[in-house]
Amino acid sequence: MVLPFKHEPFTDFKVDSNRRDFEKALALVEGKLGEDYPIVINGEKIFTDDKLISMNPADKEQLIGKVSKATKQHVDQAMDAALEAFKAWRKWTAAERADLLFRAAAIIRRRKHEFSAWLVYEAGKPWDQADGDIAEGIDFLEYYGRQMLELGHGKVLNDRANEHNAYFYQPMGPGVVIPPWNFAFAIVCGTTIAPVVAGNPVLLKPSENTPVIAYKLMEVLEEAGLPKGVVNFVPGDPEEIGDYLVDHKETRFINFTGSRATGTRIYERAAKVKEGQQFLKRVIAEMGGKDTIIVDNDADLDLAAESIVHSSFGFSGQKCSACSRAVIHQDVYEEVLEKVVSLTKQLTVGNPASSNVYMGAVVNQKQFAKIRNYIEIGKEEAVLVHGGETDDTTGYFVYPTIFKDIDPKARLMQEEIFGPVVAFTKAANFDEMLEIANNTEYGLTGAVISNNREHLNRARYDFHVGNLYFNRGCTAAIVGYQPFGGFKLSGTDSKAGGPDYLQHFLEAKVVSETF
Ligand SMILES: NC(=O)c1ccc[n+]([C@@H]2O[C@H](COP(=O)([O-])OP(=O)(O)OC[C@H]3O[C@@H](n4cnc5c(N)ncnc54)[C@H](O)[C@@H]3O)[C@@H](O)[C@H]2O)c1
Ligand SMILES: N[C@@H](CCC=O)C(=O)O
Repeated sequence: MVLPFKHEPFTDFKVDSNRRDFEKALALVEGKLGEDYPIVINGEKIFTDDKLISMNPADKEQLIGKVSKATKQHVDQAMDAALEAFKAWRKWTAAERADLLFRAAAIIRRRKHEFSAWLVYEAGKPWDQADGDIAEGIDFLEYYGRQMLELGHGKVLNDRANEHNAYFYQPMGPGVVIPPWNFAFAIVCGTTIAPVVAGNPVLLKPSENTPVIAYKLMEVLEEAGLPKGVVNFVPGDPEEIGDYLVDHKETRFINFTGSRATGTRIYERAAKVKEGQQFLKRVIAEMGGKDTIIVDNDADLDLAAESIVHSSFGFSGQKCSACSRAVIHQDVYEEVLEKVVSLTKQLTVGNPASSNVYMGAVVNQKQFAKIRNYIEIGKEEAVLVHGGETDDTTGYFVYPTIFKDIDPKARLMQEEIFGPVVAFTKAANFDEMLEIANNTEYGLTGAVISNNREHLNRARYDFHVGNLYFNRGCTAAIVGYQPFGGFKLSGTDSKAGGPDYLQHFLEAKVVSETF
């Protein structure tokens, strides 16, 4: 019997033995750094001379691994393998496919710290963030397995005399999975195994920033018994193979998570029907955010400050859900700001491979330069009250940064920064707070800290985001508890980790028999 879904518990790093176990895992992974990783097509491991070079963002000299780059020819071979694998994979029962996911979850759970340690080295994740990322990957496997078991029964229809009607779901065919680097295990895992458990083979193109941890998922799936050709691993340069994967006439769907610029490009290209293509491509595009926390005048101000700090600076603000806008009632503005600055002063920044710091480095030189540029823009647009320092001598470190008194229409309040930068603005009443919260083209997450029931009820319907939180921060959605996906230009609102997610990768079929 399959037990009811419960999310994977997080590791408590205040416990000595947990810290020691994590340090052992870091040492184990350190001993494996610098290896070569292949492309995987139809189960065959292919090494090429041209490599993606993955480095530790907190230590620019430390090589994490070298991953062979796929070319357009590899994409064609991978698509052929996926089409061939589809013939058998589509006939596996829902229960057989779900079991495979449950086995994969068990393999990862047994080596959880080791997987987290890879994230520490390759994505620069602090320990708790790495642990949460791996836990979320396990959750996706456990949750989507159970969802497929339910969907495997189809839905009940009405019958008339001498008539039987059946409604069931079937897979579509091969698709392409294009994840980002910031949840380098969880999102890679979730966006890959959802279409797969639904019966579709995929071509997985990991982010060029974090290809090694993505390869670790391939190892797990192989160990769990996934047939050859069902997941084909095609790491590569997005400029070389990105459009090619999307445009391919056999690509049935694109499961994308990443920036608005890439997502809208994919959406547009996928709409074009190619010669010989006999279907419309489905696009799932989960994109960026510009997320706001509202603090009302009757709110618990300590809770407000903690929520802002954790949501803005957790994983250095490199989450689509991160708070980058704090909209505060004028009566409590100064007090909340003071509390936020005071909590922020206690945050530690450093190399998470050396110690259990609150914030590590940001992912690469490009992102470091982009955030530094926004800090300069902020100095023009607002008043810097804390932070603003950056240091790229050994790794890409950006210190937590707070601006105040910003115009709600300023660039810092409108554009996704994806770094540890939060801007404060003051509002006279709740109407104005909601108006500011809604004044961007994004609609991903938001939070309201308030004890006013009428205000909370209004926000429920008038704060236009896919994931709205009351009296907590705006990050850290949990699979099966807070399905995740955004409105407006934050995406197609697919609600990853939710009850409707697998339908994106299934066709519903009706068979009506008269007898
Ligand atoms: N809404 C969500 O659920 C969610 C979750 C995580 C991250 N994000 C967003 O992701 C972004 C950060 O991730 P990123 O920097 O990896 O984003 P990105 O758009 O640069 O890259 C995402 C993926 O797209 C690939 N890619 C780039 N150009 C491509 C092309 N022309 N064709 C096909 N694929 C291409 C990349 O190689 C990568 O695998 C942020 O905007 C963040 O808000 C959103
Ligand atoms: N699902 C994550 C965000 C994913 C994007 O980066 C959260 O809820 O914080």
